[in-house]
Amino acid sequence: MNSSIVLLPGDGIGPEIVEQARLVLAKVAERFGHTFDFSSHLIGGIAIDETGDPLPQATVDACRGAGAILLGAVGGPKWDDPSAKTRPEAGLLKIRKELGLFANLRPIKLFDELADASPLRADIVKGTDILFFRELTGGIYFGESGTSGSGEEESAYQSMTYSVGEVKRIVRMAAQAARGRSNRLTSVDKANVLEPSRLWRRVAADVMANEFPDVQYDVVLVDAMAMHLINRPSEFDVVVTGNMFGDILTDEASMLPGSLGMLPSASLGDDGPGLYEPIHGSAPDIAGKGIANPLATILAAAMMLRHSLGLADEADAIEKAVAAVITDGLRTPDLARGDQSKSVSTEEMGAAVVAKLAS
Ligand SMILES: NC(=O)c1ccc[n+]([C@@H]2O[C@H](COP(=O)([O-])OP(=O)(O)OC[C@H]3O[C@@H](n4cnc5c(N)ncnc54)[C@H](O)[C@@H]3O)[C@@H](O)[C@H]2O)c1
Ligand SMILES: CC(C)[C@H](C(=O)O)[C@@H](O)C(=O)O
Ligand SMILES: [Mg+2]
Repeated sequence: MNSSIVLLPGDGIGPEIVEQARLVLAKVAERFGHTFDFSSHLIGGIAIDETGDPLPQATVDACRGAGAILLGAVGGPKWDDPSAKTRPEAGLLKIRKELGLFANLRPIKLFDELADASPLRADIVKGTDILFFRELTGGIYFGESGTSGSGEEESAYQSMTYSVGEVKRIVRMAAQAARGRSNRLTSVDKANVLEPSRLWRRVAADVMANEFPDVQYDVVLVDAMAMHLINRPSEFDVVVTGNMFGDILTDEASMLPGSLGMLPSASLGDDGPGLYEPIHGSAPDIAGKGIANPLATILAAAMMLRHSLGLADEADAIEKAVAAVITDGLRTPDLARGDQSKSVSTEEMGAAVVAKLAS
């Protein structure tokens, strides 16, 4: 096992939540008799400030040599100037592309005790357990872009492309995952309007018919999916979709388990280290206040142990510890709807998970 873990804390709440995940990983290592070799590297706005580059080469080199990578978040108003040469987000897109991390797994799972943290009715969110496969290195995010003209004639464009190979590999990965779950896969596209979605729909249908005839398969248009997700979430099992649709639908889906601060993700390629991160961003509105929910990052660390380091028991232990602190009633402010008086801080939540792992 390559036990070297690269930490990319990044910006805003990134450093606060990655530190809690590091403490949890250190406790797991102690309990199970492992040693993790942590090193911290620059990405995002802080990397622009220190080196002029949102993804310095030293960070890429460290990531390539790592067993796995744990990222906090990048971005923030400080770097939002539209005329700036580069942006923090460019560093994140580049590391995903450089490492070939084409599959972004985003589990949307409700902890039963959090049904009251969701703004949706408890009877609707009950039973939510969806695994999104978001295509991560193609589509409109990586399409050709440009601007031209001036005044009223100024225009900008960004093209959306998907190739057969890109669609096949993500659909195969999602269908394999469906076999290990409830054997149902939903593909989400906009084939009534977009040419790349028509290719996506045709290729996905071929893959499913030829290679996964045993998996129950359906397709849903993305606008309708946005509605179905908050109306009948428990009917979905594995969902596969393109880069931008997956980005938007999973932030929407975070309201099922109650907060963006609960959702982890794994970005995987064919080989090499995986990158693990919460799905949320740098939360500039709460950065530095010590109140960010660290559980998404802690759950991302558990995914990292399971998928990249082959440590399933250790991952289970972290997930059980998270479930236990929720059962005990601990809530960071994002989860403490209506009753902020008893909410806990980022550090208190992290320490509670560590304490469960020690017991
Ligand atoms: N993977 C990433 O690094 C990533 C992901 C999304 C957004 N971003 C960047 O983050 C910056 C801010 O974006 P945004 O405000 O639209 O989205 P955001 O996800 O940072 O925040 C949206 C809302 O959710 C809350 N929130 C997010 N994470 C939370 C947590 N762990 N605990 C409690 N509350 C939490 C925030 O306080 C905010 O109200 C932007 O620069 C954006 O590009 C980065
Ligand atoms: C920050 C941004 C580039 C990123 C994305 O759109 O992929 C974020 O929203 C995410 O979901 O990880
Ligand atoms: Mg996003």
